[in-house]
Amino acid sequence: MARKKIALIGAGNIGGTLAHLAAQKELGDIVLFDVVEGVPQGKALDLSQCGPVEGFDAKITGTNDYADIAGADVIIVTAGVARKPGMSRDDLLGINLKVMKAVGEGIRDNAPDAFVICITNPLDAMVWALREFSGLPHNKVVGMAGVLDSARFSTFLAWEFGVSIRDVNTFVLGGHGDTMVPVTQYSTVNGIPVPDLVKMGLSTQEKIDAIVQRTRSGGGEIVGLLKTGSAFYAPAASGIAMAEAYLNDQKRILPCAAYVDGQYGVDGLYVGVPVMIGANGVEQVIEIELDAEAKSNLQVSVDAVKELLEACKGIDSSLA
Ligand SMILES: NC(=O)C1=CN([C@@H]2O[C@H](COP(=O)(O)OP(=O)(O)OC[C@H]3O[C@@H](n4cnc5c(N)ncnc54)[C@H](O)[C@@H]3O)[C@@H](O)[C@H]2O)C=CC1
Ligand SMILES: O=C([O-])CC(=O)C(=O)O
Repeated sequence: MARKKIALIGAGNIGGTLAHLAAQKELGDIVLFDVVEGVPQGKALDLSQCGPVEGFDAKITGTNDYADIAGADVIIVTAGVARKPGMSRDDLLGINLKVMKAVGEGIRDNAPDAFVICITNPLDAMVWALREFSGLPHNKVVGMAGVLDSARFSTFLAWEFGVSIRDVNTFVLGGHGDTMVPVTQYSTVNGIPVPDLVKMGLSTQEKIDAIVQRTRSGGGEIVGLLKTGSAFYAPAASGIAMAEAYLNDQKRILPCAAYVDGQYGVDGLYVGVPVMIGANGVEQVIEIELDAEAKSNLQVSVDAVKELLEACKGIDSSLA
């Protein structure tokens, strides 16, 4: 059986890390695409030379030509610009929307059967625009944010409770911005919900509230520390988890920016919800019962995403 093909659009910090992880896990042969000449080729060569040391079999190539992504099974998009301190993710909308147009058309013309995972910010608007520009089915285009945001929430909770990260499971729903919704009701330590752990005296509501807030501003915290760009290790690990769920038909339930049409009272937009990912892409949007506070916070987040979509339509009339 021929190896799978993974195309990575954007060979920057996340793109390079994605390539390394995909090679280490032998997910398939890898094509790194970027508009900058030399960078994808240089990174591909460097990563190929990890093979003998790390013992993986994967062909890694760099390119500036969309024709080379033909036949890709999975495409992960990180093309565009990352924010710097003082910027919000939404400040990237104008510049990255143009990038999504070029990338969407490149995918449409060269790899229309791929499962596409978008990572570029502002995520919920960019994955929507990428789907519009590519014309692929909604179940084959999904955004990565919830896996990362939940990983941050889980990390902080594991630290707070002093337990293994393996036993912590969390859900962060909504848009990938300041209005995201870490759902404590469905966040557990080996099945025990966080509110119950608070009742048991293992933490306090004030500490959990602070962790929720730290999760919401988790991306900005790292931007403030790095100063020259944003997080890339955990974002790449999160994108790879989603790619593996598709390639191995794992039927994983993951929080992702998926096309929601009807569930959660949302009409036809991309926002973070729990979904099942398997061989058919996004196979199901899972509608969980939310308490009143989470429900109203999700609505605020959905409204923020809607505003961004209006801004996209204002910039590019083909989206209106
Ligand atoms: N969804 C999420 O949870 C997260 C999203 N991000 C976002 O991911 C994106 C990428 O982040 P990094 O890899 O750190 O940035 P980076 O700046 O290191 O890499 C971006 C790459 O995109 C390339 N590029 C620009 N225009 C392009 C085009 N038209 N076609 C192909 N490639 C193009 C650049 O040359 C650069 O190599 C940013 O927008 C960032 O905000 C970052 C972290 C988490
Ligand atoms: O904060 C940023 O700009 C990058 C990002 O989306 C994240 O790390 O969550």
